[in-house]
Amino acid sequence: MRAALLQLTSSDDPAANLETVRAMLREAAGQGAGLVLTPEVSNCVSMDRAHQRAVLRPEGADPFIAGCREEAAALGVWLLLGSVAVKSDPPEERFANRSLLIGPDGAIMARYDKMHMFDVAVSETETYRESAGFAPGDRAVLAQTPFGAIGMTVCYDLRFAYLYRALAQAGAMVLTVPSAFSPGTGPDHWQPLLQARAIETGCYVLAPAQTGTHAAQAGRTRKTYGHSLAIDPWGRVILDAGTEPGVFCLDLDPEAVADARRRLPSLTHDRPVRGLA
Ligand SMILES: O=C(O)CNC(=O)[C@H](CS)NC(=O)CCC(=O)C(=O)O
Repeated sequence: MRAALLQLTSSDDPAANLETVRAMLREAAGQGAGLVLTPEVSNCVSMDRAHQRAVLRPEGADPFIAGCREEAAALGVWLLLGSVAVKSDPPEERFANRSLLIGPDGAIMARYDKMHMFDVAVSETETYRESAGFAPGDRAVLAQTPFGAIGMTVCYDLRFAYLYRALAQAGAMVLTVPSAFSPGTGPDHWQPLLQARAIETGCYVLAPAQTGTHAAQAGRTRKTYGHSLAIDPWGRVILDAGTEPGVFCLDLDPEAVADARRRLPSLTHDRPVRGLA
């Protein structure tokens, strides 16, 4: 199975972002991809809550999602919308940061709401309070596909190893980590964390990312780290997309998952943690 990671510099205009993603989906399908993955908040990168309230929609009424479903169906590809920002069901006023797996007929096959909120002061000038705008999800999601089960996660989830271990022990072959990683943490943490998750689980780790400088919002420029990565089940980097937007393909081999786990079966060697109480 060939997969394609789309590296994006999404703006705060969902209609413009839809046109970009549709064109890249066609390019990915033209290169033989049967599975295409997009980064976190593909539909809208914005830190301006009023703007988000004006342009974002509930999942069922979102033209960005509808357009992506239509394009996936026209091309017959699986599409992981890494995440989209959507309005939640009332009375929750915050948005959901939702990962959607779309089948080759355009149907939504699975949905996962990001569980861990990035409430972090990376430095004095770089602070985030994701939980002010987004309501966290409360359940992990493993999506079944003909090419293996996908453990769906988003960005900051990456730092919570037990989520990935649980997904792998439940049968995941691929772990997805669509992201908009911060420039303050990316250079030191992004690649080693992704490699660690692959090494610990014997899964492919696919991490499509936002990159570059996004449209200024509420007087703040938002930058993201880029470097969409694919890691094989032995922990080797098999794709690094650098910092320019684009379509980046790789091939998935289910045998590589079985091989890695035969050579290093640590996923079956858990011991209960006792003695701390
Ligand atoms: O706010 C949005 O539009 C969507 N959400 C994000 O971009 C989130 C929260 S700001 N970003 C991350 O989780 C980065 C994590 C990270 O960089 C790290 O763990 O070091």
